[in-house]
Amino acid sequence: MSIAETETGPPAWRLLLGYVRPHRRALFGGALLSLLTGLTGLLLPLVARGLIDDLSHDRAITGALLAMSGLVVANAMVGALGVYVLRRTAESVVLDARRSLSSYLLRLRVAAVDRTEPGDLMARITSDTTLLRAVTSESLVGLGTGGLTLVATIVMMGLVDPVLLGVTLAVIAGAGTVIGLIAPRINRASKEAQKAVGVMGAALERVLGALRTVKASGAEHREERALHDAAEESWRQSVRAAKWSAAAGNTAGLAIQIAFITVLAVGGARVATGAVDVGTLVAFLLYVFFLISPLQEVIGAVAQYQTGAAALVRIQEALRLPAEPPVRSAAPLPSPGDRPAALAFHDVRFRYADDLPYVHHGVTFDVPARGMTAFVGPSGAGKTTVFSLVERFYDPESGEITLDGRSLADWELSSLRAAIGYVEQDAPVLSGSLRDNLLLGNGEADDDTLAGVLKTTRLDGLVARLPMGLDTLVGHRGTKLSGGERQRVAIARALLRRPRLLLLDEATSQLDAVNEAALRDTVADVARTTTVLVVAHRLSTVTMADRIVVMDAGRVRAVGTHRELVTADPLYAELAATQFLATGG
Ligand SMILES: Nc1ncnc2c1ncn2[C@@H]1O[C@H](COP(=O)(O)OP(=O)(O)OP(=O)(O)O)[C@@H](O)[C@H]1O
Repeated sequence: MSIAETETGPPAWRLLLGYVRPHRRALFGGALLSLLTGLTGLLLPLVARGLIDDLSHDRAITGALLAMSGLVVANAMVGALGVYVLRRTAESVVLDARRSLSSYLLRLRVAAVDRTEPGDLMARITSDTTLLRAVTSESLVGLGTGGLTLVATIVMMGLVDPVLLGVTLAVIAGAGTVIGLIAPRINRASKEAQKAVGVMGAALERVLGALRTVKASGAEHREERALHDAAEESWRQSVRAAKWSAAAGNTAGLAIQIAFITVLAVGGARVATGAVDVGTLVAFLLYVFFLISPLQEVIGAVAQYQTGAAALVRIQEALRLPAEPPVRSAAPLPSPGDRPAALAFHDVRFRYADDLPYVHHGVTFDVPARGMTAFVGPSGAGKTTVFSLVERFYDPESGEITLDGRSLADWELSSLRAAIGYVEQDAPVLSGSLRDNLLLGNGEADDDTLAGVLKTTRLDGLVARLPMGLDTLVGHRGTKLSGGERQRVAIARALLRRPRLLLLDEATSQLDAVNEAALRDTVADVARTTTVLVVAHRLSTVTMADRIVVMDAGRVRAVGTHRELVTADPLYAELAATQFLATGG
Protein backbone atom coordinates (compact mmCIF):
# COMPACT_ATOMS: atom_id res chain seq x y z
CA MET A 1 0.00 0.00 0.00
CA SER A 2 1.36 3.45 -0.75
CA ILE A 3 0.97 6.74 1.06
CA ALA A 4 -2.43 8.26 0.44
CA GLU A 5 -2.28 10.98 -2.14
CA THR A 6 -3.60 14.14 -0.61
CA GLU A 7 -5.36 16.50 -2.92
CA THR A 8 -5.98 19.06 -0.21
CA GLY A 9 -3.37 20.97 1.75
CA PRO A 10 -1.45 24.13 0.99
CA PRO A 11 -0.49 24.79 -2.64
CA ALA A 12 3.02 23.80 -3.67
CA TRP A 13 4.29 27.37 -3.93
CA ARG A 14 3.39 27.99 -0.27
CA LEU A 15 5.28 24.83 0.73
CA LEU A 16 8.24 25.97 -1.34
CA LEU A 17 8.29 29.37 0.32
CA GLY A 18 8.24 27.60 3.70
CA TYR A 19 11.44 25.73 2.78
CA VAL A 20 13.10 28.75 1.27
CA ARG A 21 12.22 31.32 3.96
CA PRO A 22 15.19 30.51 6.26
CA HIS A 23 17.55 31.06 3.32
CA ARG A 24 15.89 34.13 1.91
CA ARG A 25 18.92 36.40 2.46
CA ALA A 26 21.36 34.16 0.62
CA LEU A 27 18.79 33.56 -2.07
CA PHE A 28 18.19 37.26 -2.42
CA GLY A 29 21.97 37.90 -2.61
CA GLY A 30 22.36 35.26 -5.31
CA ALA A 31 19.38 36.62 -7.21
CA LEU A 32 20.83 40.12 -6.99
CA LEU A 33 24.12 38.91 -8.45
CA SER A 34 22.28 37.14 -11.27
CA LEU A 35 20.30 40.28 -11.89
CA LEU A 36 23.47 42.32 -11.98
CA THR A 37 24.81 39.90 -14.60
CA GLY A 38 21.69 40.48 -16.67
CA LEU A 39 21.92 44.24 -16.28
CA THR A 40 25.60 44.49 -17.21
CA GLY A 41 24.65 42.46 -20.26
CA LEU A 42 21.89 44.91 -21.01
CA LEU A 43 24.35 47.78 -21.26
CA LEU A 44 26.16 46.06 -24.12
CA PRO A 45 23.70 47.04 -26.88
CA LEU A 46 23.91 50.67 -25.77
CA VAL A 47 27.70 50.56 -25.99
CA ALA A 48 27.33 48.82 -29.34
CA ARG A 49 25.07 51.60 -30.57
CA GLY A 50 27.72 54.12 -29.49
CA LEU A 51 30.37 52.10 -31.28
CA ILE A 52 28.38 52.02 -34.52
CA ASP A 53 27.75 55.74 -34.12
CA ASP A 54 31.46 56.34 -33.60
CA LEU A 55 32.28 54.26 -36.67
CA SER A 56 29.78 56.03 -38.90
CA HIS A 57 31.13 59.38 -37.76
CA ASP A 58 34.78 58.29 -38.18
CA ARG A 59 35.48 58.68 -34.47
CA ALA A 60 37.96 56.55 -32.47
CA ILE A 61 36.37 53.37 -31.10
CA THR A 62 39.00 52.42 -28.50
CA GLY A 63 36.93 53.74 -25.57
CA ALA A 64 33.82 51.86 -26.65
CA LEU A 65 35.81 48.66 -27.23
CA LEU A 66 37.43 48.90 -23.80
CA ALA A 67 34.04 49.52 -22.20
CA MET A 68 32.61 46.47 -23.97
CA SER A 69 35.51 44.24 -22.89
CA GLY A 70 35.24 45.48 -19.29
CA LEU A 71 31.53 44.77 -19.26
CA VAL A 72 32.03 41.27 -20.66
CA VAL A 73 34.63 40.37 -17.99
CA ALA A 74 32.58 41.88 -15.14
CA ASN A 75 29.54 40.05 -16.44
CA ALA A 76 31.34 36.69 -16.35
CA MET A 77 32.73 37.20 -12.84
CA VAL A 78 29.53 38.40 -11.25
CA GLY A 79 27.67 35.66 -13.08
CA ALA A 80 29.92 32.91 -11.68
CA LEU A 81 29.60 34.24 -8.13
CA GLY A 82 25.84 34.43 -8.51
CA VAL A 83 25.63 30.83 -9.73
CA TYR A 84 27.77 29.63 -6.79
CA VAL A 85 25.70 31.47 -4.16
CA LEU A 86 22.45 30.17 -5.63
CA ARG A 87 23.59 26.55 -5.91
CA ARG A 88 24.89 26.63 -2.34
CA THR A 89 21.57 28.00 -1.11
CA ALA A 90 19.68 25.38 -3.09
CA GLU A 91 21.82 22.63 -1.52
CA SER A 92 21.03 24.09 1.91
CA VAL A 93 17.31 23.92 1.14
CA VAL A 94 17.74 20.26 0.16
CA LEU A 95 19.70 19.63 3.39
CA ASP A 96 16.96 21.21 5.50
CA ALA A 97 14.29 19.16 3.76
CA ARG A 98 16.28 15.93 4.20
CA ARG A 99 16.96 16.67 7.84
CA SER A 100 13.38 17.49 8.72
CA LEU A 101 12.01 14.60 6.70
CA SER A 102 14.37 12.02 8.21
CA SER A 103 13.70 13.29 11.75
CA TYR A 104 10.01 13.07 11.04
CA LEU A 105 10.23 9.56 9.64
CA LEU A 106 11.99 8.35 12.80
CA ARG A 107 9.04 9.66 14.80
CA LEU A 108 6.40 8.03 12.60
CA ARG A 109 3.86 5.93 14.46
CA VAL A 110 4.40 2.22 13.87
CA ALA A 111 0.79 2.04 12.68
CA ALA A 112 1.60 4.62 9.97
CA VAL A 113 4.66 2.67 8.85
CA ASP A 114 2.55 -0.52 8.68
CA ARG A 115 0.48 1.16 6.00
CA THR A 116 3.38 2.44 3.89
CA GLU A 117 6.27 1.03 1.94
CA PRO A 118 9.62 1.93 3.54
CA GLY A 119 11.21 1.99 0.09
CA ASP A 120 8.74 4.63 -1.04
CA LEU A 121 9.46 6.71 2.07
CA MET A 122 13.17 6.37 1.34
CA ALA A 123 12.63 7.63 -2.21
CA ARG A 124 10.86 10.68 -0.81
CA ILE A 125 13.88 11.54 1.36
CA THR A 126 16.54 10.83 -1.22
CA SER A 127 15.07 11.43 -4.65
CA ASP A 128 12.21 13.90 -4.14
CA THR A 129 14.26 16.24 -1.96
CA THR A 130 16.90 16.38 -4.71
CA LEU A 131 14.30 17.97 -6.96
CA LEU A 132 14.02 20.87 -4.52
CA ARG A 133 17.54 21.88 -5.56
CA ALA A 134 16.50 22.73 -9.09
CA VAL A 135 13.25 24.32 -8.05
CA THR A 136 15.10 26.65 -5.65
CA SER A 137 18.11 27.63 -7.71
CA GLU A 138 16.60 27.54 -11.15
CA SER A 139 12.89 27.94 -10.80
CA LEU A 140 12.48 30.47 -8.03
CA VAL A 141 15.53 32.50 -8.92
CA GLY A 142 14.96 32.07 -12.64
CA LEU A 143 11.48 33.43 -12.23
CA GLY A 144 12.78 36.37 -10.19
CA THR A 145 15.90 37.31 -12.14
CA GLY A 146 14.64 36.19 -15.54
CA GLY A 147 11.39 38.03 -14.90
CA LEU A 148 13.16 41.22 -13.83
CA THR A 149 15.66 41.07 -16.69
CA LEU A 150 12.75 40.49 -19.03
CA VAL A 151 10.95 43.57 -17.69
CA ALA A 152 14.13 45.64 -17.79
CA THR A 153 14.82 44.54 -21.39
CA ILE A 154 11.25 45.37 -22.37
CA VAL A 155 11.58 48.83 -20.75
CA MET A 156 14.80 49.45 -22.66
CA MET A 157 13.11 48.30 -25.87
CA GLY A 158 10.24 50.69 -25.16
CA LEU A 159 12.72 53.50 -24.80
CA VAL A 160 14.40 52.60 -28.08
CA ASP A 161 11.21 52.17 -30.13
CA PRO A 162 7.70 51.63 -28.68
CA VAL A 163 6.26 50.51 -32.03
CA LEU A 164 8.74 47.65 -32.42
CA LEU A 165 8.15 46.78 -28.76
CA GLY A 166 4.43 46.36 -29.48
CA VAL A 167 5.28 43.91 -32.28
CA THR A 168 7.61 41.94 -30.00
CA LEU A 169 5.13 41.77 -27.10
CA ALA A 170 2.38 40.40 -29.34
CA VAL A 171 4.62 37.51 -30.34
CA ILE A 172 5.64 36.83 -26.72
CA ALA A 173 2.01 36.83 -25.54
CA GLY A 174 1.27 34.08 -28.07
CA ALA A 175 4.15 32.03 -26.67
CA GLY A 176 2.87 32.60 -23.09
CA THR A 177 -0.49 31.11 -23.97
CA VAL A 178 1.13 27.97 -25.35
CA ILE A 179 3.28 27.57 -22.20
CA GLY A 180 0.18 27.93 -20.01
CA LEU A 181 -1.28 24.90 -21.75
CA ILE A 182 1.92 22.86 -21.48
CA ALA A 183 2.80 23.47 -17.77
CA PRO A 184 0.12 21.24 -16.15
CA ARG A 185 1.18 18.35 -18.38
CA ILE A 186 4.77 18.63 -17.12
CA ASN A 187 3.45 18.61 -13.55
CA ARG A 188 1.37 15.48 -14.06
CA ALA A 189 4.15 13.58 -15.82
CA SER A 190 6.72 14.57 -13.15
CA LYS A 191 4.46 13.42 -10.34
CA GLU A 192 3.94 10.06 -12.04
CA ALA A 193 7.69 9.73 -12.67
CA GLN A 194 8.49 10.35 -8.99
CA LYS A 195 5.75 7.99 -7.95
CA ALA A 196 7.35 5.31 -10.08
CA VAL A 197 10.71 6.00 -8.38
CA GLY A 198 8.91 5.41 -5.07
CA VAL A 199 7.45 2.15 -6.38
CA MET A 200 10.93 1.11 -7.47
CA GLY A 201 12.33 1.93 -4.02
CA ALA A 202 9.61 -0.19 -2.45
CA ALA A 203 10.29 -3.08 -4.84
CA LEU A 204 14.04 -2.87 -4.15
CA GLU A 205 13.50 -2.85 -0.41
CA ARG A 206 11.26 -5.88 -0.72
CA VAL A 207 13.87 -7.83 -2.69
CA LEU A 208 16.97 -6.81 -0.71
CA GLY A 209 15.13 -7.37 2.57
CA ALA A 210 14.50 -10.99 1.65
CA LEU A 211 17.22 -11.74 -0.89
CA ARG A 212 17.84 -15.23 0.46
CA THR A 213 14.15 -16.12 0.21
CA VAL A 214 13.94 -14.63 -3.30
CA LYS A 215 16.93 -16.67 -4.44
CA ALA A 216 15.79 -19.84 -2.68
CA SER A 217 12.36 -19.45 -4.29
CA GLY A 218 13.94 -18.94 -7.71
CA ALA A 219 11.92 -15.73 -7.94
CA GLU A 220 14.68 -13.46 -9.33
CA HIS A 221 13.04 -13.14 -12.74
CA ARG A 222 9.63 -12.24 -11.34
CA GLU A 223 11.13 -9.69 -8.97
CA GLU A 224 13.37 -8.36 -11.74
CA ARG A 225 10.27 -7.77 -13.85
CA ALA A 226 8.66 -5.69 -11.07
CA LEU A 227 11.81 -3.59 -10.70
CA HIS A 228 12.15 -3.08 -14.44
CA ASP A 229 8.47 -2.19 -14.77
CA ALA A 230 8.84 0.55 -12.14
CA ALA A 231 12.06 1.82 -13.74
CA GLU A 232 10.43 1.85 -17.17
CA GLU A 233 7.35 3.64 -15.85
CA SER A 234 9.59 6.35 -14.36
CA TRP A 235 11.43 6.56 -17.70
CA ARG A 236 8.16 6.82 -19.65
CA GLN A 237 6.82 9.60 -17.46
CA SER A 238 10.15 11.46 -17.35
CA VAL A 239 10.33 11.29 -21.13
CA ARG A 240 6.79 12.68 -21.27
CA ALA A 241 7.83 15.52 -18.96
CA ALA A 242 10.97 16.05 -21.07
CA LYS A 243 8.85 16.19 -24.23
CA TRP A 244 6.64 18.92 -22.83
CA SER A 245 9.61 20.78 -21.32
CA ALA A 246 11.36 20.68 -24.71
CA ALA A 247 8.18 21.92 -26.38
CA ALA A 248 8.05 24.78 -23.86
CA GLY A 249 11.73 25.61 -24.42
CA ASN A 250 11.30 25.53 -28.19
CA THR A 251 8.27 27.76 -27.97
CA ALA A 252 10.55 30.39 -26.46
CA GLY A 253 13.13 29.96 -29.24
CA LEU A 254 10.44 30.04 -31.91
CA ALA A 255 8.83 33.15 -30.41
CA ILE A 256 12.15 34.98 -30.43
CA GLN A 257 12.85 34.02 -34.03
CA ILE A 258 9.39 35.14 -35.12
CA ALA A 259 9.89 38.36 -33.17
CA PHE A 260 13.31 38.82 -34.82
CA ILE A 261 11.93 38.41 -38.34
CA THR A 262 8.90 40.60 -37.63
CA VAL A 263 11.03 43.31 -36.04
CA LEU A 264 13.43 43.12 -38.99
CA ALA A 265 10.54 43.55 -41.45
CA VAL A 266 8.65 46.27 -39.54
CA GLY A 267 11.92 47.94 -38.43
CA GLY A 268 13.28 47.85 -42.00
CA ALA A 269 10.14 49.62 -43.18
CA ARG A 270 10.51 52.19 -40.41
CA VAL A 271 14.15 52.81 -41.39
CA ALA A 272 13.04 53.24 -45.02
CA THR A 273 10.44 55.84 -44.02
CA GLY A 274 13.00 57.56 -41.80
CA ALA A 275 11.02 56.96 -38.59
CA VAL A 276 14.12 55.39 -36.98
CA ASP A 277 17.80 55.25 -37.91
CA VAL A 278 19.84 52.07 -38.58
CA GLY A 279 21.59 52.30 -35.20
CA THR A 280 18.21 52.18 -33.42
CA LEU A 281 17.11 49.16 -35.44
CA VAL A 282 20.38 47.35 -34.69
CA ALA A 283 20.07 48.19 -30.98
CA PHE A 284 16.47 46.95 -30.95
CA LEU A 285 17.43 43.74 -32.73
CA LEU A 286 20.17 43.22 -30.15
CA TYR A 287 17.54 43.62 -27.43
CA VAL A 288 15.38 41.04 -29.16
CA PHE A 289 18.42 38.79 -29.12
CA PHE A 290 18.84 39.63 -25.44
CA LEU A 291 15.29 38.55 -24.72
CA ILE A 292 16.21 34.94 -25.50
CA SER A 293 18.05 34.32 -22.27
CA PRO A 294 15.57 35.76 -19.71
CA LEU A 295 12.61 34.39 -21.67
CA GLN A 296 14.12 30.92 -21.67
CA GLU A 297 14.97 31.36 -18.02
CA VAL A 298 11.36 32.21 -17.15
CA ILE A 299 9.94 29.40 -19.25
CA GLY A 300 12.52 26.96 -17.89
CA ALA A 301 11.57 28.12 -14.40
CA VAL A 302 7.89 27.45 -15.06
CA ALA A 303 8.70 23.96 -16.39
CA GLN A 304 11.14 23.22 -13.57
CA TYR A 305 8.66 24.44 -11.00
CA GLN A 306 6.18 21.83 -12.20
CA THR A 307 8.68 19.07 -11.42
CA GLY A 308 9.56 20.59 -8.05
CA ALA A 309 5.92 21.11 -7.16
CA ALA A 310 5.24 17.42 -7.78
CA ALA A 311 8.12 16.50 -5.44
CA LEU A 312 7.01 19.02 -2.81
CA VAL A 313 3.57 17.48 -2.70
CA ARG A 314 5.09 14.01 -2.24
CA ILE A 315 7.32 15.28 0.58
CA GLN A 316 4.33 16.91 2.20
CA GLU A 317 2.34 13.68 2.00
CA ALA A 318 5.04 11.96 4.05
CA LEU A 319 5.06 14.83 6.55
CA ARG A 320 1.35 14.37 7.07
CA LEU A 321 1.61 10.75 8.24
CA PRO A 322 0.77 10.35 11.94
CA ALA A 323 3.86 10.73 14.12
CA GLU A 324 4.76 10.61 17.79
CA PRO A 325 5.45 13.90 19.56
CA PRO A 326 9.03 15.15 19.14
CA VAL A 327 11.50 14.28 21.91
CA ARG A 328 13.92 17.02 22.91
CA SER A 329 16.39 14.76 24.67
CA ALA A 330 16.49 11.04 25.44
CA ALA A 331 14.83 10.12 28.75
CA PRO A 332 17.25 8.83 31.42
CA LEU A 333 17.49 5.06 31.72
CA PRO A 334 16.62 3.38 35.04
CA SER A 335 19.36 3.45 37.69
CA PRO A 336 20.73 0.17 39.10
CA GLY A 337 18.59 0.26 42.26
CA ASP A 338 15.29 1.27 40.62
CA ARG A 339 12.28 -0.85 41.56
CA PRO A 340 10.77 -3.20 38.99
CA ALA A 341 7.57 -2.15 37.27
CA ALA A 342 4.04 -3.53 37.71
CA LEU A 343 1.83 -3.90 34.65
CA ALA A 344 -1.91 -4.30 34.22
CA PHE A 345 -4.35 -4.60 31.31
CA HIS A 346 -7.97 -3.64 32.02
CA ASP A 347 -10.50 -4.81 29.45
CA VAL A 348 -8.29 -3.82 26.50
CA ARG A 349 -9.88 -3.91 23.06
CA PHE A 350 -7.63 -3.40 20.09
CA ARG A 351 -7.44 -3.84 16.33
CA TYR A 352 -4.57 -2.89 14.05
CA ALA A 353 -6.78 -0.84 11.72
CA ASP A 354 -10.43 0.12 11.40
CA ASP A 355 -10.90 -2.32 8.53
CA LEU A 356 -9.27 -5.25 10.37
CA PRO A 357 -10.85 -7.59 12.94
CA TYR A 358 -10.23 -7.10 16.66
CA VAL A 359 -7.07 -8.79 17.95
CA HIS A 360 -7.83 -8.12 21.63
CA HIS A 361 -11.47 -8.50 22.69
CA GLY A 362 -11.17 -7.22 26.25
CA VAL A 363 -7.84 -8.43 27.62
CA THR A 364 -7.44 -8.20 31.39
CA PHE A 365 -4.49 -9.35 33.51
CA ASP A 366 -2.26 -8.15 36.33
CA VAL A 367 1.50 -8.58 36.53
CA PRO A 368 3.02 -7.63 39.90
CA ALA A 369 6.48 -6.10 40.18
CA ARG A 370 9.30 -8.64 39.95
CA GLY A 371 9.09 -12.24 38.78
CA MET A 372 8.49 -13.87 35.45
CA THR A 373 5.18 -14.07 33.64
CA ALA A 374 4.82 -16.26 30.56
CA PHE A 375 2.22 -15.63 27.87
CA VAL A 376 1.16 -18.74 26.03
CA GLY A 377 -1.53 -19.54 23.52
CA PRO A 378 -2.08 -20.65 19.95
CA SER A 379 -0.45 -18.73 17.12
CA GLY A 380 -2.32 -15.49 16.43
CA ALA A 381 -3.85 -15.36 19.93
CA GLY A 382 -2.55 -11.81 20.38
CA LYS A 383 0.51 -12.39 22.61
CA THR A 384 3.02 -10.28 20.71
CA THR A 385 0.34 -7.62 20.39
CA VAL A 386 0.39 -7.32 24.22
CA PHE A 387 4.04 -6.23 23.97
CA SER A 388 3.35 -3.83 21.11
CA LEU A 389 0.68 -2.16 23.22
CA VAL A 390 2.97 -1.94 26.28
CA GLU A 391 5.61 -0.19 24.15
CA ARG A 392 2.84 2.05 22.83
CA PHE A 393 3.64 1.19 19.22
CA TYR A 394 -0.16 1.20 19.05
CA ASP A 395 -2.87 2.45 21.38
CA PRO A 396 -5.89 0.41 22.46
CA GLU A 397 -9.31 1.39 21.20
CA SER A 398 -10.82 1.04 24.66
CA GLY A 399 -9.79 -0.18 28.10
CA GLU A 400 -6.66 0.84 29.95
CA ILE A 401 -3.09 -0.31 30.32
CA THR A 402 -1.21 0.81 33.42
CA LEU A 403 2.44 0.71 34.37
CA ASP A 404 3.01 1.24 38.10
CA GLY A 405 -0.69 2.05 38.37
CA ARG A 406 -0.39 4.93 35.93
CA SER A 407 -2.13 4.81 32.57
CA LEU A 408 0.30 4.48 29.67
CA ALA A 409 -1.41 7.46 28.05
CA ASP A 410 -0.16 9.61 30.97
CA TRP A 411 3.44 8.54 30.60
CA GLU A 412 5.80 10.59 28.55
CA LEU A 413 6.57 8.26 25.66
CA SER A 414 10.35 8.40 25.98
CA SER A 415 10.24 7.81 29.78
CA LEU A 416 7.90 4.87 29.27
CA ARG A 417 10.19 3.27 26.71
CA ALA A 418 13.26 4.04 28.81
CA ALA A 419 11.79 1.84 31.56
CA ILE A 420 11.34 -1.12 29.20
CA GLY A 421 13.71 -3.53 27.50
CA TYR A 422 12.18 -5.24 24.48
CA VAL A 423 13.55 -8.32 22.75
CA GLU A 424 11.63 -9.00 19.55
CA GLN A 425 11.03 -12.49 18.28
CA ASP A 426 13.09 -12.09 15.12
CA ALA A 427 15.74 -10.13 17.08
CA PRO A 428 16.81 -7.64 14.43
CA VAL A 429 20.48 -6.76 14.30
CA LEU A 430 21.38 -3.50 12.60
CA SER A 431 24.23 -3.22 10.14
CA GLY A 432 27.35 -1.97 11.90
CA SER A 433 29.65 -3.43 14.52
CA LEU A 434 28.64 -5.79 17.29
CA ARG A 435 29.46 -3.01 19.77
CA ASP A 436 27.13 -0.55 17.97
CA ASN A 437 24.39 -3.13 18.21
CA LEU A 438 24.87 -3.80 21.89
CA LEU A 439 25.09 -0.13 22.84
CA LEU A 440 22.13 0.87 20.67
CA GLY A 441 19.86 1.29 23.67
CA ASN A 442 22.46 2.64 26.08
CA GLY A 443 25.45 4.38 24.55
CA GLU A 444 26.73 5.25 28.03
CA ALA A 445 27.29 1.68 29.25
CA ASP A 446 30.88 1.26 30.49
CA ASP A 447 33.19 -1.61 29.58
CA ASP A 448 32.67 -3.48 32.87
CA THR A 449 28.88 -3.45 32.51
CA LEU A 450 29.24 -4.55 28.90
CA ALA A 451 31.57 -7.40 29.87
CA GLY A 452 29.13 -8.49 32.60
CA VAL A 453 26.17 -8.57 30.22
CA LEU A 454 28.22 -10.41 27.57
CA LYS A 455 29.00 -13.04 30.18
CA THR A 456 25.38 -13.51 31.31
CA THR A 457 24.17 -13.81 27.73
CA ARG A 458 27.08 -16.13 26.89
CA LEU A 459 28.25 -13.83 24.13
CA ASP A 460 31.77 -13.58 25.60
CA GLY A 461 32.77 -16.75 23.76
CA LEU A 462 31.51 -15.36 20.46
CA VAL A 463 33.31 -12.05 20.98
CA ALA A 464 36.57 -13.91 21.70
CA ARG A 465 36.16 -15.91 18.50
CA LEU A 466 35.39 -12.97 16.22
CA PRO A 467 38.41 -11.57 14.35
CA MET A 468 37.90 -8.03 15.58
CA GLY A 469 35.98 -8.80 18.76
CA LEU A 470 33.28 -6.27 19.54
CA ASP A 471 34.31 -4.17 16.55
CA THR A 472 33.53 -6.92 14.05
CA LEU A 473 30.95 -5.80 11.53
CA VAL A 474 27.89 -8.00 11.79
CA GLY A 475 26.50 -7.17 8.36
CA HIS A 476 23.17 -5.91 7.16
CA ARG A 477 20.41 -7.29 9.43
CA GLY A 478 23.01 -9.32 11.29
CA THR A 479 23.39 -11.82 8.49
CA LYS A 480 26.82 -12.77 9.83
CA LEU A 481 25.30 -14.05 13.10
CA SER A 482 23.33 -17.22 13.71
CA GLY A 483 19.68 -17.03 14.78
CA GLY A 484 20.56 -17.91 18.37
CA GLU A 485 23.40 -15.37 18.48
CA ARG A 486 21.09 -12.67 17.18
CA GLN A 487 18.59 -13.44 19.92
CA ARG A 488 21.32 -13.25 22.57
CA VAL A 489 22.62 -9.97 21.15
CA ALA A 490 19.07 -8.62 21.39
CA ILE A 491 18.79 -9.77 25.02
CA ALA A 492 22.18 -8.25 25.88
CA ARG A 493 21.10 -5.01 24.24
CA ALA A 494 17.91 -4.94 26.30
CA LEU A 495 19.71 -5.83 29.55
CA LEU A 496 22.22 -3.01 29.09
CA ARG A 497 19.31 -0.63 29.56
CA ARG A 498 18.74 -2.05 33.09
CA PRO A 499 15.03 -2.25 32.29
CA ARG A 500 12.39 -2.17 35.02
CA LEU A 501 10.27 -4.29 32.71
CA LEU A 502 11.78 -6.78 30.28
CA LEU A 503 9.63 -7.95 27.36
CA LEU A 504 11.03 -11.05 25.77
CA ASP A 505 9.38 -12.50 22.68
CA GLU A 506 11.00 -15.89 22.67
CA ALA A 507 12.45 -17.07 19.37
CA THR A 508 10.69 -20.11 17.97
CA SER A 509 14.00 -21.31 16.56
CA GLN A 510 15.85 -23.87 18.61
CA LEU A 511 18.91 -22.90 20.56
CA ASP A 512 21.46 -25.55 21.37
CA ALA A 513 20.93 -27.13 24.76
CA VAL A 514 23.86 -25.34 26.44
CA ASN A 515 22.86 -21.87 25.31
CA GLU A 516 19.22 -22.65 25.97
CA ALA A 517 19.96 -23.51 29.58
CA ALA A 518 22.24 -20.49 29.93
CA LEU A 519 19.58 -18.19 28.59
CA ARG A 520 17.01 -19.67 30.93
CA ASP A 521 19.32 -19.02 33.87
CA THR A 522 19.91 -15.47 32.66
CA VAL A 523 16.19 -14.77 32.42
CA ALA A 524 15.57 -16.35 35.82
CA ASP A 525 18.35 -14.16 37.23
CA VAL A 526 16.93 -11.02 35.67
CA ALA A 527 13.45 -11.89 36.97
CA ARG A 528 14.75 -11.69 40.54
CA THR A 529 15.28 -7.95 40.21
CA THR A 530 13.08 -7.02 37.25
CA THR A 531 9.59 -7.74 35.99
CA VAL A 532 9.97 -10.13 33.07
CA LEU A 533 7.25 -10.89 30.53
CA VAL A 534 7.95 -13.69 28.07
CA VAL A 535 5.94 -14.79 25.08
CA ALA A 536 6.91 -18.39 25.60
CA HIS A 537 7.31 -21.09 23.01
CA ARG A 538 9.29 -23.54 25.15
CA LEU A 539 8.04 -25.78 27.87
CA SER A 540 11.27 -25.12 29.77
CA THR A 541 10.49 -21.39 29.88
CA VAL A 542 6.90 -21.95 30.87
CA THR A 543 7.63 -24.33 33.72
CA MET A 544 9.95 -21.89 35.44
CA ALA A 545 7.52 -18.94 35.14
CA ASP A 546 5.98 -17.58 38.34
CA ARG A 547 2.69 -17.22 36.53
CA ILE A 548 1.34 -18.11 33.13
CA VAL A 549 -1.26 -16.13 31.21
CA VAL A 550 -3.08 -18.36 28.70
CA MET A 551 -4.42 -16.38 25.75
CA ASP A 552 -6.79 -17.58 23.07
CA ALA A 553 -8.37 -15.59 20.23
CA GLY A 554 -7.77 -12.20 21.83
CA ARG A 555 -8.88 -13.10 25.36
CA VAL A 556 -7.20 -14.25 28.54
CA ARG A 557 -8.57 -17.73 29.30
CA ALA A 558 -6.71 -18.56 32.45
CA VAL A 559 -3.89 -17.45 34.73
CA GLY A 560 -1.91 -19.77 36.99
CA THR A 561 1.21 -21.86 37.38
CA HIS A 562 2.12 -24.73 35.11
CA ARG A 563 1.02 -27.26 37.73
CA GLU A 564 -2.34 -25.54 38.23
CA LEU A 565 -3.08 -24.99 34.58
CA VAL A 566 -2.24 -28.49 33.37
CA THR A 567 -5.20 -29.74 35.36
CA ALA A 568 -7.45 -26.66 35.29
CA ASP A 569 -7.27 -25.55 31.65
CA PRO A 570 -7.78 -28.05 28.79
CA LEU A 571 -6.26 -25.71 26.16
CA TYR A 572 -3.15 -25.25 28.27
CA ALA A 573 -2.90 -28.99 28.86
CA GLU A 574 -3.10 -29.55 25.12
CA LEU A 575 -0.52 -26.84 24.37
CA ALA A 576 1.81 -28.27 26.98
CA ALA A 577 1.42 -31.75 25.50
CA THR A 578 1.68 -30.88 21.81
CA GLN A 579 2.78 -27.38 20.91
CA PHE A 580 5.69 -26.31 23.06
CA LEU A 581 9.22 -26.86 21.96
CA ALA A 582 10.41 -29.22 24.61
CA THR A 583 14.12 -28.38 24.67
CA GLY A 584 15.64 -28.66 28.10
CA GLY A 585 12.22 -28.91 29.77
N1 LIG B 1 1.09 -5.00 12.31
C1 LIG B 1 -0.03 -5.73 12.17
N2 LIG B 1 -1.00 -5.30 11.37
C2 LIG B 1 -2.13 -6.00 11.22
N3 LIG B 1 -2.38 -7.16 11.83
C3 LIG B 1 -1.45 -7.66 12.65
C4 LIG B 1 -0.22 -6.96 12.86
N4 LIG B 1 0.52 -7.70 13.72
C5 LIG B 1 -0.22 -8.78 14.03
N5 LIG B 1 -1.39 -8.76 13.39
C6 LIG B 1 -2.46 -9.76 13.51
O1 LIG B 1 -2.86 -9.80 14.86
C7 LIG B 1 -3.12 -11.13 15.29
C8 LIG B 1 -2.36 -11.42 16.57
O2 LIG B 1 -0.97 -11.35 16.29
P1 LIG B 1 0.13 -11.59 17.43
O3 LIG B 1 1.46 -11.39 16.75
O4 LIG B 1 -0.17 -10.77 18.60
O5 LIG B 1 -0.10 -13.12 17.74
P2 LIG B 1 0.75 -14.09 18.64
O6 LIG B 1 -0.19 -14.65 19.64
O7 LIG B 1 1.97 -13.41 19.15
O8 LIG B 1 1.14 -15.21 17.59
P3 LIG B 1 2.53 -16.05 17.43
O9 LIG B 1 2.57 -17.00 18.57
O10 LIG B 1 2.31 -16.76 16.12
O11 LIG B 1 3.63 -15.06 17.38
C9 LIG B 1 -2.73 -12.03 14.14
O12 LIG B 1 -3.92 -12.49 13.54
C10 LIG B 1 -1.97 -11.15 13.19
O13 LIG B 1 -2.28 -11.48 11.87
